[in-house]
Amino acid sequence: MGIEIKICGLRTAPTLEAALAVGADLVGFVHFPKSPRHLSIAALPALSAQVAGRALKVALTVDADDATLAALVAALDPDILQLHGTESPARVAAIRAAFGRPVMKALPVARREDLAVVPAFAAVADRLLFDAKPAPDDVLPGGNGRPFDWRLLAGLDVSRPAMLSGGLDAANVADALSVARVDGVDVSSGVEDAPGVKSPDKIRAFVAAARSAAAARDAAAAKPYPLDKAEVS
Ligand SMILES: O=C(O)c1ccccc1N[C@@H]1O[C@H](COP(=O)(O)O)[C@@H](O)[C@H]1O
Repeated sequence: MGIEIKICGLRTAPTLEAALAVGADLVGFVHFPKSPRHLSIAALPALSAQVAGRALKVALTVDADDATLAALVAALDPDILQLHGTESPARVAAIRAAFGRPVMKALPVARREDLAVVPAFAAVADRLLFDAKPAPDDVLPGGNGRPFDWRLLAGLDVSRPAMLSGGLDAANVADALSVARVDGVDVSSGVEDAPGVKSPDKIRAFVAAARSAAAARDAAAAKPYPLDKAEVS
């Protein structure tokens, strides 16, 4: 089954190269001025050219209007639009139709009740991303480096590819994958030395840890159920 790995909030050519070289499946670019990972529209074409088909390009926005999304699509040519704000299911469907790109909707999670919206968003989005719900005084709706209780996702049937984010790092991604049955993991703060400053070493460590945890998960799933001695005698 494997795992999809997304490194988000990349801002420089060397750190993007580190993510691509280690085999990140998705690379994310943030266009949200309040974020320390914010990239201007003008910065995007060069990063887009650097990716050159080696990973899926994800454009992250927060309650962006159509003009901003159009500029982003023109500058980055993203493979996926990540909507990380308070976009409604109707807005998600409208963006998907207007821009003709797959959409990943981020859903903030703190309690089981937060998952009640899953069917409505699964009906209109191509992918879902479960992220920690921000605290009331957080400036950012994501990218806060804070995990949530992954057990809330255990047994959840999403009917769409689902990623997990929120405070993941090389040290906890194996635990997260042993609890939450997701198709992918997404990290930003956990591969940084400071907000907005990605660490190539931490990117490599995260990808290695996630791949190894996914392999262990797959091996455990493939193991035949041990036959009881009484059944074989
Ligand atoms: O990274 C940001 O600055 C950001 C800003 C606004 C919305 C989302 C943002 N990041 C996304 O949040 C999750 C979790 O990040 P972290 O690993 O906890 O730092 C991830 O999807 C980031 O792409």
